[in-house]
Amino acid sequence: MSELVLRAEKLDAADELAPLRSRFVLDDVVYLDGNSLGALPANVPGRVEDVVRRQWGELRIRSWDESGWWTAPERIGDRIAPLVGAAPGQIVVGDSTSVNVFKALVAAVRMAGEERDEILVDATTFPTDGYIAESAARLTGRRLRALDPAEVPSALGDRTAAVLLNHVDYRGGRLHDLPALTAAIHAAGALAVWDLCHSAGALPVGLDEHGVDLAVGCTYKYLNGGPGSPAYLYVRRDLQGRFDSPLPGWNSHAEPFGMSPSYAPAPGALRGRVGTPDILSMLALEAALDVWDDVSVSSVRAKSLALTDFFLECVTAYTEPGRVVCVTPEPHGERGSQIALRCPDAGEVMKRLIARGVVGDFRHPDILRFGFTPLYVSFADAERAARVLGEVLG
Ligand SMILES: Cc1ncc(COP(=O)(O)O)c(C=O)c1O
Ligand SMILES: Nc1ccccc1C(=O)C[C@H](N)C(=O)O
Repeated sequence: MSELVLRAEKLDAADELAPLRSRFVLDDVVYLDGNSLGALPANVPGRVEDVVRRQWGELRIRSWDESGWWTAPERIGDRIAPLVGAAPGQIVVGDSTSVNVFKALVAAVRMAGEERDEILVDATTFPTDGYIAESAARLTGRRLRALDPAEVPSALGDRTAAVLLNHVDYRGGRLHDLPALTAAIHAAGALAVWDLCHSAGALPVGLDEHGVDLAVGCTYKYLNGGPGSPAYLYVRRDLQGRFDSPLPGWNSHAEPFGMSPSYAPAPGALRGRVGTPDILSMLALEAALDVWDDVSVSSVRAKSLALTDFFLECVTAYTEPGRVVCVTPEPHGERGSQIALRCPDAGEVMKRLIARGVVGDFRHPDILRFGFTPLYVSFADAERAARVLGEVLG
């Protein structure tokens, strides 16, 4: 047996998170795509069955109160809060990430004031954020400037209204310096809006600690909420009174059932709600979050770094030098929970990997992406993935 296989065995035996794998429905596929769609937590089907058959089927309309449907967005927001370093009362769950980017960015620009006429956006962003930022800029009459996050500090000025950044880059897996960039944005008098899609549930975020203004994220990746599970919006407590939603639906009204023709915003994070929540997806997410009850994000982060370090070591051992190039930064402080390898025939290579039971994904034009969800990925998985990659490339 190779030295790396033995090392993987030892690392798995010493891994205190290893038992968590049994909380998920998995097979013998090496699943390294939890940064796109997290695996199914084993308790979710039973909960969804109960929500459909009993809460909907039997209680029907009574469930809005009796099953806690109406308050689910803020209740589940409070379950996500500790995972992203937020005190309760600042997160609501609902809508897609794209919609929440829109709410957050327009609200940030409105808070920044008339004289600030520029929005900065991460040029390397997952495309939806860029598209929405462009529309938000047009609607609010601001100029949009797309730049690399590293260029943000020097681009900030007294015209900057808001900056929309990704905590971890979806393609290369670079972790951006949220504390330093937020501080720089604040020093310029602007607001920081962070997209946490690729960091929440994988590493500590520290929203409150670092004074982030607004944040959004999805729940179907490292939070394992399921396909299309609703996203969330964080509004820092002391900004909530000034949060002027561009989508002030009736669910964000101070008195939704007053059915008043005039709008009055609800207090607190509830202002981030829009319309009727998608209860089935939302309650599947709530069940999925049970997985985290006794798990700390710092232990998840420690395992994530150990897994990605070990995977890189195995890739180096099993592949011809230069056949793939790692584009994810080596320093731990700059790495999310995925490894991106560049190779010219990445699309074909990923197809062959999937056929051999190693599931990652391909990102245009030449990136092999491997996501490591520490709750259910083992060191043996990392070794096998690298070994099969070496064979497929061979
Ligand atoms: C950084 C980032 N933002 C946004 C999204 C998508 O947003 P939505 O939930 O609207 O599909 C993704 C991936 O789907 C993403 O990786
Ligand atoms: N929501 C999806 C639906 C279908 C297929 C992929 C996604 C993703 O989430 C892609 C992911 N955001 C990415 O970083 O590539």
